[in-house]
Amino acid sequence: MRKIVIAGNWKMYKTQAETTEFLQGFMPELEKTPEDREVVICPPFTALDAISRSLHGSLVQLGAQNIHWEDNGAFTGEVAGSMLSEIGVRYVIVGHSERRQYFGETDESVNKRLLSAQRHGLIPILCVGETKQQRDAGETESIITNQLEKDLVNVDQQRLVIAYEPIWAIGTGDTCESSEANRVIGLIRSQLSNADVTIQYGGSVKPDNIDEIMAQPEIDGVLVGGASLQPASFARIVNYQ
Ligand SMILES: O=C[C@H](O)COP(=O)(O)O
Repeated sequence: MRKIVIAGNWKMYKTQAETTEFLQGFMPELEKTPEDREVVICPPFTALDAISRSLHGSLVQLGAQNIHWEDNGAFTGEVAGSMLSEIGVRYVIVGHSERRQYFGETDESVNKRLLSAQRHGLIPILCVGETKQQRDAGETESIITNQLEKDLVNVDQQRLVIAYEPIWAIGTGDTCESSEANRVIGLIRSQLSNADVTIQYGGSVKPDNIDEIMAQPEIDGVLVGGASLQPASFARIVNYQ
């Protein structure tokens, strides 16, 4: 059975103090959250430990935003899987389009990060998606197929989440039509060896479109950026109807 996963990707927002303030507003909202869904918060590395202590014993899982492929070594600025699992991290975002665009991540390095995450007992959230230019050129399917083929080499699909994030919909307010997101996610599912992989949609998810998105049969959750930064809006998303 497919699991529902609602994840907030805080990107480079929130200090430890701001994280504590967020949790004070957000955690009480979870009292009415149905048990059919998993809630994940992915703060910056510097807030992981603080949030781990606060989340202990709650239904919320902790996620990181990146992981290095080596177990340790001279890799300035990188963080290894053992460092994440030690402090209670359960999920890790891999291959986000911002990492691919600004930090030169390739499908090869994404694949190595996925394998590292699984080696350390973490569940990777693999992000795939096309640019506006690629969509307009009719390349959505081929781009995503190519990403999946390269990124998933030797990856265990029993311990994996995929997020379909059309790049043109990220942070723009220009949400992909829910029926179109459903279609592409169905296409992604058809290419997997495990049809029960949780596949999320990401890109301008907001309180006012979450119900429609989650009503789509292929969509198993969302990866939320901007709207996960405020307790009230993320709570509304988590508590979708
Ligand atoms: O990881 C999250 C996505 O990049 C979506 O960000 P957004 O909800 O701000 O569009």
